[in-house]
Amino acid sequence: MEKEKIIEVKGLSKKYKSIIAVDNLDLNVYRGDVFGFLGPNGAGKSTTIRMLLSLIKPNSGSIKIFGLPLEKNRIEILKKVGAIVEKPDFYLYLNAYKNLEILGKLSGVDTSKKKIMEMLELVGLEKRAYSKVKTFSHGMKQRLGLVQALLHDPELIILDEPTTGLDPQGMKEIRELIVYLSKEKNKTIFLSSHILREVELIATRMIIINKGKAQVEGTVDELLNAEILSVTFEVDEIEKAIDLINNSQWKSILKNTIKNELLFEMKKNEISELNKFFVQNEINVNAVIPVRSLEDYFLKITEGTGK
Ligand SMILES: Nc1ncnc2c1ncn2[C@@H]1O[C@H](COP(=O)(O)OP(=O)(O)OP(=O)(O)O)[C@@H](O)[C@H]1O
Repeated sequence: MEKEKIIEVKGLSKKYKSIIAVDNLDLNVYRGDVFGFLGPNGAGKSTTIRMLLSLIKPNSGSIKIFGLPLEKNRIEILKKVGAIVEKPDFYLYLNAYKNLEILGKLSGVDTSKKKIMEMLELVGLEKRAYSKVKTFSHGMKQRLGLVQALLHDPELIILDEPTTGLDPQGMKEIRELIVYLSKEKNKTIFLSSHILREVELIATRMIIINKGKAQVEGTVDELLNAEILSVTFEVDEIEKAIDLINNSQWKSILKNTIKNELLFEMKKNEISELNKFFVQNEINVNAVIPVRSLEDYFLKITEGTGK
């Protein structure tokens, strides 16, 4: 049986005057996914998210969330969605606890002390509950923003670049929190990012978009395992190595040679075999440098599009 679709987008397009920000986009997010929505700056991620949250209207295409058309069921759907888009806004001169209490009351959710402290604990801010938000680091504000998005216990959590501006430790904390929400709390998570590495570490499925169009979509395992790597072998005796390869089963995957380097295109599990082949034939391998095609591809589409 096919898993339940939590988000189903078909033929979605959005134009801003002459700019086509989102161009005939299809995507499916299934229950339990940590869905990575990847693309360089300006690819159309925020525009898509704004349409998913019904903040702006598409020019064409359809969006279903929880199986219902968004346009006609906006309120019902959004009750079950938590989101951080842009920087979360807080009352800087009030403490974290008070901020959550006010926000919780505004959206009519449980604002008991127990609940608020539980939520603060979830993101490791319990000890700072009574500190003014003004004194919080960027990372702490991001985590508090996440709590705000989680207060009404949504089924679907949409995060637009939640780690922007965080240091590696801060990024790691947010990643761990996302994994926790997915695994322990059974949330479905839609996560946008312009950093491939960040997404592939935690996502189950992902899509890469560029100029508003989908480029690649699939499970992260599929995309990474099926991937052909470009692998450079640096050897000591290049002429001998080329001869050897040209008279072997490896001939067809040798793509180039430069100085004392041989460039192959191969799958990850073939690397150690080829290495063994060199060693058995008394060629010393000084370095093996793999470049992943997805990484390479992502860098290519990212180049020159940054802000
Ligand atoms: N309100 C707007 N008016 C005009 N053009 C816009 C508007 N919002 C976005 N755009 C343009 O639409 C395109 C997609 O922008 P969008 O913000 O959706 O991309 P993004 O992938 O979220 O990028 P970033 O990571 O930089 O936020 C860009 O060319 C952008 O300049």
